[in-house]
Amino acid sequence: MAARTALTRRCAALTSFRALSSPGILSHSRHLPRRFLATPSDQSTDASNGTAIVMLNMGGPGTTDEVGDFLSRLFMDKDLIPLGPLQKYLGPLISRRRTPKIQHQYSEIGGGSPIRKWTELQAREACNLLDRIHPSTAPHTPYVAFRYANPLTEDTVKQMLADGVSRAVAFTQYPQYSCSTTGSSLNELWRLSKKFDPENKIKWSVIDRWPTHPGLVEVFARHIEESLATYPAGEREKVVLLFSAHSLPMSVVNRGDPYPAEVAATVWAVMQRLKFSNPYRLVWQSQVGPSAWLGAQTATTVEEYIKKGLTNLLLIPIAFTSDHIETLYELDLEIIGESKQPGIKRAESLNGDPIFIRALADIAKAHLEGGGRTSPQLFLRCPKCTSERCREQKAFFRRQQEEPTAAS
Ligand SMILES: C=CC1=C(C)c2cc3[nH]c(cc4nc(cc5[nH]c(cc1n2)c(C)c5CCC(=O)O)C(CCC(=O)O)=C4C)c(C)c3C=C
Ligand code: FES
Ligand SMILES: [Fe+2]
Repeated sequence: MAARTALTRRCAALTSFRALSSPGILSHSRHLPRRFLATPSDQSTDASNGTAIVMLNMGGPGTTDEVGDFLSRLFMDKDLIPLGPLQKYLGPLISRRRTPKIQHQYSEIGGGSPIRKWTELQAREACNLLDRIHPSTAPHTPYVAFRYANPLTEDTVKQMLADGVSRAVAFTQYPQYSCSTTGSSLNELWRLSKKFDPENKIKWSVIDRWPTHPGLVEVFARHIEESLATYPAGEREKVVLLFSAHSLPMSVVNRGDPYPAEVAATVWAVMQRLKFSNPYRLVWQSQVGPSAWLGAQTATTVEEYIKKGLTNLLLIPIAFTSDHIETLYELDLEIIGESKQPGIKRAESLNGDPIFIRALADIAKAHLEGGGRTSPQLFLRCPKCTSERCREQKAFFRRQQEEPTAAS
């Protein structure tokens, strides 16, 4: 891309990102990720010696047939949607009623969520790179652990035990921490470890957030610059940048969830990198149900700005690193498509961008270099948290860095 080439000149501090962003370096695959690569004969294993890198994310249905199960798991998750003592009945009921609508949305974006494809690629390429830039903890074996879709966290943990893994890094793929996303995945990991690994054969550490990592900031900034380059020169600097993140219910915000502040930190860092070249706002999308959610809403903001005569708007998904229903359906089809304004566009998601892969490898390297210590921030509960699951999860991950493993 011409814009990308021109813009690389800007950031001398990020030479290493540039140097490693050529496809040649990233396409070199030394070891084969057993969790998800092709045929059983491909499945090399020496995970028992090195370090498992476990990408945590929510996942998405691969086909429209999987939407029902996906929603059912999602509505049964007390850390995401607490429905009280009747959750066991209400969860499946709500998900059954919601399934046709969401199936339609997935059918409109090609029949399924691309999140598995992207996460597998990101995990594989980041591990290949890590082997080269941090050989002392190699081989780094990629695993994917999704909360609501295949490959489910339970299957991945079982596979890791079967592979003889003794050291693992739980690497959240949500750059900003929320107890409803990363927190939920960690609660699930704690539960599964208790159930399937009572002897603590696997020693875990956690990368729990990375909202302002320079590589993350760089790749967002470049995608914005590439989109801005598609506007006529005279209009470019007036384009309003609308950073859009998945919203949170106000009950979660008021419990003291760190996510809104961390999303804002990412936005600020990206704007700093762009030298505040354009006016911008942080807005919130994908509210579900009748309760109060954090605003301003993305869809309403677009409508109001159009009414105010602002028709050059660039939407930037800032809290999720791969494409998914919120970008491909909600932003592209519902908001941008229906606006019928050629000046309303979206910046590309990070997906397989080599600069992003390099950032992932860099984050893991820094974590391993520092002795694989979990950040103290993970151990601080929300001021209004009353969840025993959170308490036990944090105690579990704290013990992980204090106790020797069964294997050691
Ligand atoms: C950082 C991202 C996300 C946060 C924070 C988040 C919080 C959150 N979500 C719900 C309810 C639903 N989310 C749903 C889908 C969904 N959520 C995210 C991201 C975050 N959610 C994504 C990327 C997706 C789509 C997955 C994909 O297609 O790949 C859904 C299901 C869809 C629907 O029924 O509308 C629900 C429900 C809550 C309640 C919440 C905070 C507490
Ligand atoms: S809800 Fe945030 S720590 Fe429990
Ligand atoms: Fe969500």
